[in-house]
Amino acid sequence: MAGRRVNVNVGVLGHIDSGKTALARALSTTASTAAFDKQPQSRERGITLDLGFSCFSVPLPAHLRPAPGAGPEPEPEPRLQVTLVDCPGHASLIRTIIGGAQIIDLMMLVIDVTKGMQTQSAECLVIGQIACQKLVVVLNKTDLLPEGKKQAAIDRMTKKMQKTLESTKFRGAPVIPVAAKPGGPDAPETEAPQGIPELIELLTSQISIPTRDPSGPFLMSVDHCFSIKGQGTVMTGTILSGSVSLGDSVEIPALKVVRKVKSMQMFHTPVSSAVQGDRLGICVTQFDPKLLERGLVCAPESLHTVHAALISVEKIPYFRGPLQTKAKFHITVGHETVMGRVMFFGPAPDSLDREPVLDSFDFSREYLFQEQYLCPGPDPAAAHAAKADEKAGQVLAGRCPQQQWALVEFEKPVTCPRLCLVIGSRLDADIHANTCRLAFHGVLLHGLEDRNYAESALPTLRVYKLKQKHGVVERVLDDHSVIGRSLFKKETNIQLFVGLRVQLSTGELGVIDSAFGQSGKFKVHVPGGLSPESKKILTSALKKRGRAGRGEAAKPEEAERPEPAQPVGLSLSFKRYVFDAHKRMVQSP
Ligand SMILES: Nc1nc2c(ncn2[C@@H]2O[C@H](COP(=O)(O)OP(=O)(O)OP(=O)(O)O)[C@@H](O)[C@H]2O)c(=O)[nH]1
Ligand SMILES: [Mg+2]
Repeated sequence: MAGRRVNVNVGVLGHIDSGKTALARALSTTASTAAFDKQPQSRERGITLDLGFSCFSVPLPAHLRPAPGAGPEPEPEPRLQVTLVDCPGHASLIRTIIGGAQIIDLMMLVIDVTKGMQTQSAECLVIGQIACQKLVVVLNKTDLLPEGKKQAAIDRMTKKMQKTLESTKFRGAPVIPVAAKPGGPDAPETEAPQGIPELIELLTSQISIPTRDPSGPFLMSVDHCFSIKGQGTVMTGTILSGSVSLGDSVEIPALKVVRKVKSMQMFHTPVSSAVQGDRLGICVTQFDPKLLERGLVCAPESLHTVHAALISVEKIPYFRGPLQTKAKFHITVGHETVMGRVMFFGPAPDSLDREPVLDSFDFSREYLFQEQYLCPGPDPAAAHAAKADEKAGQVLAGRCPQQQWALVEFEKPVTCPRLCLVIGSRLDADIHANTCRLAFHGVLLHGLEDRNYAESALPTLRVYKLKQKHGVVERVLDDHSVIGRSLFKKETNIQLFVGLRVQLSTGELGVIDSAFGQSGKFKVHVPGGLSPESKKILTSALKKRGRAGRGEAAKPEEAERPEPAQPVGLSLSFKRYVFDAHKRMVQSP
């Protein structure tokens, strides 16, 4: 086999026109020429790919070489292949990045040095924080800075960027100036890029290769597909998880077909197997390549198609405004983006502090419905949310749970791997408005595959709303019973509430016993009996009321009827499960 190569994937992201494509081109050419100078055979550039993918290689840096004696005999001249994933315009950018989330080992954030951070640079930074571990900031177009003030301007922008990164997980990441295409589009091709060898050196020193995991189901993101007469159809792409070997059966879920792997190539060299992170060309028995531009290929039946999903949710702090239950978002799940409607919920109040669980959803627990996502800290949206939830009778007392979830109902089914990344965004928002379109991210914990999930699965999801009803005692029947009113409407079926506990504002506990008459009144049994104190309050208050209200003739005076001195309230707290078809009321503590 030819010299060993290690592949890493570097995302090139940034605001529109910051020079991402120019940079990818400059990197590829410079690196190849340099390599060409030293060793002609290394000019080979790996698989040539669709637009947006390019690559270059450099000698494998010392920090990535296995320690002497470890593993098989080291190759004489091992190389590091850097695959650049040049991300295009908006919506597709998000898809590309999420698609490549598991394989982008490092992100280059390209900033136009004359403009600084722009709306999409911020969005890229957000995506980077969700999907990547490492970052290099590239200040491009330094040729546009006035000659005498160049260094000062670069220093200023470098400081600014360092400050921006301070509040992110990329704190302290390197910032480097370049000019990928000095002179811009009209400059002659002979105009050499500036700062590229330094950037290559920096990238090489920053790159680390994450542990690739060959276990787990095979999944590959395909970026190019073509047929070779007499041989079959070739798909090129990057392995996102698992491994693949010659003779394996693979599924193309979008086409619902299974094909056999006839041959495979990495860097133009035949191979018999490949693992996560590898860039690969895979030849299978014939199918029409036009049907699959980009997409997924996987181990048969390893992906699932879901109509709704339970996901863990974290709000993206830069997103302005609240995340409201029932709102619609663009939901990117694995490699697809569809519209979805969300319902937020959190842990029951007694398990607010449970550690987040990011690999499963526990149906045996109870959860509290939320009108919206709850934000910690003095966020105006949080205050707003607290109010809305207070109205709904929720009782978190301003505390923010450790983990929140959402039920997402998709407008059309999506095919995705298990536990894949989910990003909710508002891609329809004005791209010129200076706001972050990315709203939340999370992990798909449980997919609902049944088309009739609303009947088959949702009733097992125990999300409840806490309800409170308030009424008053109308009169005392005897030491152990009172008549209440104003708790229910006339048409309420009080039978449903029989047996639920109510609290009297005088302290006694009562139990709803039966309806009383037809007007929504009800009888309450007070097992412990009314205290003499309460009886006094009730009878004196009610006497006054009785006197003033006596006889229909008294009606004109009604406006002057004295309010009961001290009305005695009745309150009822209960849970109602959002997906309970019978709308049962269940006593809450
Ligand atoms: N002066 C100058 N112009 C540059 C430089 N790099 C790129 N440009 C010009 O900036 C424009 C945009 O460059 P691209 O590389 O297409 O930018 P991009 O970020 O890939 O753009 P999108 O993919 O559309 O988001 C082109 O006209 C380039 O010629 C540079 O270093 N200096
Ligand atoms: Mg571009």
